[in-house]
This record gives sequence, C-alpha cells and structure tokens, in this order.
Amino acid sequence: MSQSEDKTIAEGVMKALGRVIEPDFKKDLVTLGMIEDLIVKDGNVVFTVILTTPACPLKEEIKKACLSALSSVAGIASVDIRMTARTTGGGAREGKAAIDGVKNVIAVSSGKGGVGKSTTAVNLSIALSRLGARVGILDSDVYGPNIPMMLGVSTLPKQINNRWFPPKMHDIPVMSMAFMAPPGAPLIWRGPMLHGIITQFIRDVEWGELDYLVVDMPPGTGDAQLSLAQLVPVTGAVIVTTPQEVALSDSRRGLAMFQKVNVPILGIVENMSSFHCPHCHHETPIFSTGGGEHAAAELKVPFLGRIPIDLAIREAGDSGRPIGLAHPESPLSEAYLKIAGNIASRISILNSEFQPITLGNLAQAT
Ligand SMILES: Nc1ncnc2c1ncn2[C@@H]1O[C@H](COP(=O)(O)OP(=O)(O)OP(=O)(O)O)[C@@H](O)[C@H]1O
Repeated sequence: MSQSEDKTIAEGVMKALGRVIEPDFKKDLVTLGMIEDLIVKDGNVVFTVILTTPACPLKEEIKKACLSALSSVAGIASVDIRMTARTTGGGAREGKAAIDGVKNVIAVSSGKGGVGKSTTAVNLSIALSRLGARVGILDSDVYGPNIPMMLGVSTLPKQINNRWFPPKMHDIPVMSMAFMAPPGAPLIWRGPMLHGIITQFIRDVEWGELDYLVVDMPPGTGDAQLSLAQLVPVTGAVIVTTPQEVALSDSRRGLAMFQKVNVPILGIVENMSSFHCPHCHHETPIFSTGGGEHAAAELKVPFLGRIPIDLAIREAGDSGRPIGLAHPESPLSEAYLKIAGNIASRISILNSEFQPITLGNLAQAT
C-alpha cells in the first residue's frame, strides 16, 4: 500500500472519529483532543484515546463507538485502539493551596454518625484504584478515625526532614488522625490544634502522584466539619446517607455546609439500602427505602448509587481487608465500582466546566 493511500485512510479515520461523541462531554473525540498518536501503515491503523480519568465507566462504550465509526472507512486492514488516561485536575479553587501531586480531592461526608461513611470512603478508594486510578486516603474523622483499621494498616508514617511519608496499604497511601495519638487514647481536638494537624496533612505529607485523594470527613455538619471543608482543597463532595426519611434533612445540611465553602456536590450514596437474607433470600428494607434517591432528586444533585446491608461488608471492614479485595467479583464490589465510576465521571465533567478541556489542558494535566 502506498504512503498516499495510508494518508487518505488517516484522514478518513480522523473524520470518522470526529463523529464519535463523548457521552459525558457531548462533543466529539477529535474536538476534545482525545485522539493521539495516529499511525497508519499498510492500512493498519493504530491510535490512542486519552480519557480524562482511568476510572472512566464509558471506556468500553467509547472504544466500541470508535470501532463502529471506523467500519465506514475504506481500505483499513486492522485497527488497534489504545485506551489511556490523563486525569484532569480540579486545580486550586477558591484560592486554596493545592496538595502537591494530588489532582483531585474527594470529601466523603455524612449528616450524622454511623451511616457507613468510613466504610464507603474505604471501598470507593479501593474501587477507584481497581479501575486504574492512583488513590490516597486522608482520614480526618476526628471523632473515630478508623480507616487504618479498616485497611489493615499497622505501621505508622515516617517523618524525614519535616516530610511525612504515609504507610501504604494495597498501594494506597493512608494518613489518619489515628496516627496522632496512642491507640485507645481519647482524641480531643481543639480548633487550632485540628487546624494545625490538617494543615500538616495537606502541606507536609508526601502523597506521591495521585489522581484522587479521598478524605473521610468527621460525621455531621458542625463547625469542625465546616472549617475542615474550608481548609482542604476539595474538588467535590460525596454525601453518604441511609434510606430513611431523615436522609433528606441530613443531606440538605451536608449540601448547605459545602455550599457555604463553594464545594460542588458530586452526589449522594445510599448505604444500608436493604438486607438480602442469605438464608430465606427475603429482601428486608431495614432502614426503609429510597431516601437517598429522593434526597438527590429534591436537592437536584446526582444519585450515585446504593449499597445494601451485607454481613460481608462489615466482616471485611473489621478484618482490614475491604470487600473489593476480599471478594472482588461479588455484586457488592461491582456496586462500589459503579459508584466509583460515576464519581470519576462527575469530577471529569466538573473539571471541564472549571477549565474547558482542550488538548493543551490535557497536556498540562499530566
Ligand atoms: N453496607 C453495609 N453493610 C453492613 N455493614 C455496614 C455497611 N456499611 C457500614 N457497615 C458497618 O457499620 C458500622 C459503621 O460503619 P462506619 O464506621 O463506616 O460508619 P461511619 O458513618 O463512618 O461512622 P462514624 O460516624 O463513627 O465515623 C461498621 O461496623 C461497618 O462495618
């Protein structure tokens, strides 16, 4: 095949890909600058699709759409599509200093305690990591910092030349309020002390390169939570709730708190949705049904998904091996993967609104 024939095919490929619409951004892949390194040799086509997050739930859909678009281009002998990602970053919003190496910060919060906020934060971190993202966790829950226990972390961070090196578990660096006090000792934080520790976590920790830093917030929407939300450069917040009627008022308070500090809400996760009895297979809505979804609709924020009550989640959390690792193929792990994908998509969309996606921006974001 001659060079000019290959050139004609390359032009046809770009034209065809110019008709493939990215479902989230509602623009075509070429306009979005998502196609790179196109090579055509003897009719064999190779190119790379650059996604805005490795955790993109639409990865396969986009690949299929490309293949289908290329079927109309004459002369193609074979197609090799490489899917990769350069996570876009939220940038430093509202004049807050960004965390070194960290592209996006996700705050996981709840209107009240005990709804499974920490469990959700841990499992979403594992899910994002399984989807290919680089993830870290900051456990800022002053009242009950139990993320190290849930992840089975038994070592403390190392301090070298005023820099903190967090312990890693399952390749996820973890910093926690729990490291700041001996086990069992009550953690009583006064405002300025809390401010100092969180500032250190943001400024002095070597997180490495992260696509997402998941922050487990203290439960509730009081002053401590508000000042934390103010201090941490959050890209977006996830509100965890149970399905009862109070879900709406709890979520509303969460929404109001983040609105005060101009943090966008990524959406609501409903935890402890219903209980599927492993013995009689009866479905019991222990904490009622649908509260999370109603709250999301009422507050006009996305509903990110629901997680049922399941003994396996509690056991996995207590044993330091979260469900996504203990039972990666289970429907529960699938549910977390789906929610993680939704969150990653929402962040990509937010970042594109904050800073329109162009080839230049994608390059800067690497
Ligand atoms: N979907 C679930 N199914 C079964 N058990 C769950 C589920 N979600 C959380 N749990 C369990 O409920 C308990 C409370 O969860 P967790 O500590 O995550 O809540 P929290 O909202 O972070 O609490 P706190 O307010 O103390 O920070 C834990 O024992 C956890 O294992």
